Amino acid sequence: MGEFSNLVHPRKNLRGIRSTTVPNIDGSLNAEEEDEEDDVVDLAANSLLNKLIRQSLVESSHRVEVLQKDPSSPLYSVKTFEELRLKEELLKGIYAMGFNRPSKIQEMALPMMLAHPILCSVYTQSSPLFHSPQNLIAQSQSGTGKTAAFVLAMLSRVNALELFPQCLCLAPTYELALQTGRVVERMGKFCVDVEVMYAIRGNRIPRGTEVTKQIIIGTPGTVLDWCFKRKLIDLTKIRVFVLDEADVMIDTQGFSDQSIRIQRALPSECQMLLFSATFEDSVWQFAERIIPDPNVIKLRKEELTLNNIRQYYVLCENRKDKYQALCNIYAKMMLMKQQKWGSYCIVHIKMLITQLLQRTLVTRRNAKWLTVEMMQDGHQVSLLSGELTVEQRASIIQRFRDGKEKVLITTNVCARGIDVKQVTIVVNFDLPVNQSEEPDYETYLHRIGRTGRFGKKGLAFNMIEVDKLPLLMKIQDHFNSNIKQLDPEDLDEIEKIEY
Ligand SMILES: Nc1ncnc2c1ncn2[C@@H]1O[C@H](COP(=O)(O)OP(=O)(O)OP(=O)(O)O)[C@@H](O)[C@H]1O
Repeated sequence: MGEFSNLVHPRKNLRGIRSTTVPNIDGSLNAEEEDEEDDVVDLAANSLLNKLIRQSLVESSHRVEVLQKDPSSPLYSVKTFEELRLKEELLKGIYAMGFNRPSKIQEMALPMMLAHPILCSVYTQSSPLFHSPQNLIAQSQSGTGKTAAFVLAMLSRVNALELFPQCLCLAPTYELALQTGRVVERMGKFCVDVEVMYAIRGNRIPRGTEVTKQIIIGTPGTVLDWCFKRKLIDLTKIRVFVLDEADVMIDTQGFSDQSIRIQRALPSECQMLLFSATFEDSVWQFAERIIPDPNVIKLRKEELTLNNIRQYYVLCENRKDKYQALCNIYAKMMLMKQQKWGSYCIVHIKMLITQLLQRTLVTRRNAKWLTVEMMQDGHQVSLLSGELTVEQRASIIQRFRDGKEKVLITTNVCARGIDVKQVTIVVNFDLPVNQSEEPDYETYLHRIGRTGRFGKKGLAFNMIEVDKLPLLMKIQDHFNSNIKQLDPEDLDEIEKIEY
């Protein structure tokens, strides 16, 4: 092994979402059906899901933290695409896609990525001086324009007159590779003679074929095969290497070894760009170790707070009790909204009922039971859980966002990855506890934080059994917030809820 052999990179035992038989929609569960737990988050699937449900830009309210390795290189942000001095055909492509100005991550990343290669004082055998573009590790939340940023970088560096692969982008899944390729094709619409090729399963190219397409988008396994077995790609000629969803690529067993093997074969003057929506510190440090002298951009997450979220708890004996309390509250909230807005108004309360989680991983069975109960009572409900395909989940979420269903019941594996704005009420059927039966504060925060986004008011109801009250009090103390008891039978009390 080369210089990476001593690197121990953070490997999580991430498995794909387990496939099980799809439960029956009428609520019956096949006798042989195990009580599967939705307990594995498929990061790559969540990335794709977020892409499918987020068709427009998410304006990032995050502060930017930029760390540059080369203090002499001028880092600046731009406010318009014109300031980037992009090729005319690229500006036409950007405007044809409806982009008016760069997003925050694009403002920061594009000047660095497009900066003319800086003169390096490092001497190499082949020539006394060589020009190396600036490498970048960039993190920005989902939907803020990362894909468009690195696609512009690739299209800016490719030479249409040279008919061989010059840019290589790795993605964790077949679907994400296709999604990114579509962005390249749309953005490069006016770049005559620049073409994309997909190194993904099913694209069978005979060994030794001459590949004349300049931009290769693929998954690591297939790309490895094309480079080292079929000799279709000469890695020494690659000018731009992109690792998209880099945290997934580095953090998932298999992908990281494949990605490193490819990265190690690239020439030193190749520009290396790593992009991700999230980076755990361990992954970040690993990335900085494999990418030479990178600039770094982190869009700091706004601190999730509970200040603008009114929280209540309801003491319940059992699951049925919780359900009754839920229906009372939901019916009352709907009525209040209609009284306030008049019956003509199509009112829907977006209620995300999260079956909270962790060790008491609420199984799919509970979510299913709750869905059926609410449907039988005439509520418009949809259920999101792990056995659905990413496309099915995206469709359910889109329907929820369009108000076709008023209540979305989700188990953890889905709720954790998705980011459905406009949720105004979150109902917790169980409190999140960790392995030692103590409150899982982070999960509680992220679940409740699904509502009350960007300063809007939100409501959270916790359905708890009496013996769980001490846990709730710990959560209340931890967040220094006030979680008021609510009697679901006392509808006047519910009416007083300012909402
Ligand atoms: N500057 C821009 N102006 C307007 N829309 C944009 C801009 N940049 C990207 N978009 C659009 O915003 C959406 C999200 O962009 P993109 O997919 O690049 O984000 P992302 O950060 O890569 O998301 P993810 O983390 O899910 O991969 C896309 O529909 C894209 O077309």
